[in-house]
Amino acid sequence: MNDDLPSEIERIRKVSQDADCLATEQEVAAAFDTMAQAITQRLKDKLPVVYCVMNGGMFTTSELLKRLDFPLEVDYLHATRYRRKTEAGDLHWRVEPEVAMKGRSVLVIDDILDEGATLAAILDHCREQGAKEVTCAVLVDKKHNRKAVEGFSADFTGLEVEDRYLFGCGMDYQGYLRNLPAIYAPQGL
Ligand SMILES: O=P(O)(O)OC[C@H]1O[C@H](OP(=O)(O)OP(=O)(O)O)[C@H](O)[C@@H]1O
Ligand code: HPA
Repeated sequence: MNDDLPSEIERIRKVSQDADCLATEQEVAAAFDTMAQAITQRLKDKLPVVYCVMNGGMFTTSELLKRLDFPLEVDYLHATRYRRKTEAGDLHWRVEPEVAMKGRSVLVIDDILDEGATLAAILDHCREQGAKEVTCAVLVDKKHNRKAVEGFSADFTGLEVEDRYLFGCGMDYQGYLRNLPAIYAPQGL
């Protein structure tokens, strides 16, 4: 963190102001509506446990939960490959889920499927723990051919977005800007 707070705030504001908007707040809201309908259709009679993947997944989890009108349990887990950086490293488990998933129908929610290694590892973990059915939802699937598992996609995807570094709707730029209600890409990335 820069010791000069005003200049750090200005730097982050400028990244946000200069960025390209790739999906507006209205487009994002419509995507959440559609995802929630599909999730309801599939899980409404299964008493699922919903796991939010922290930190990025909290925005999408919250937006989806508001739209899911059936009984479910909520928990969270924290596995990260990026740790505030814009390039990935090894998967690091910070917090494992507390609500047991053995025999349960599980829905894992995250903000983005980029290379997909994070989600693939989390889904494997859920299966290893004995979940009966494992599904996943992401707001964004990034369009490129670098997926960790070829052809890997989420069960519920909100938007397909071009191959640039993204922020907003839970996705961070150097730890910041997760709180923006639309999806952006910074200049030059
Ligand atoms: O598909 P991948 O290439 O594996 O990347 C996607 C993951 O990266 C981000 O998490 P990150 O590790 O940055 O942690 P964060 O949620 O705290 O931002 C994002 O929230 C996903 O969990
Ligand atoms: O494009 C991204 N933005 C923010 N976080 C991410 N984690 C993987 N890809 C991204």
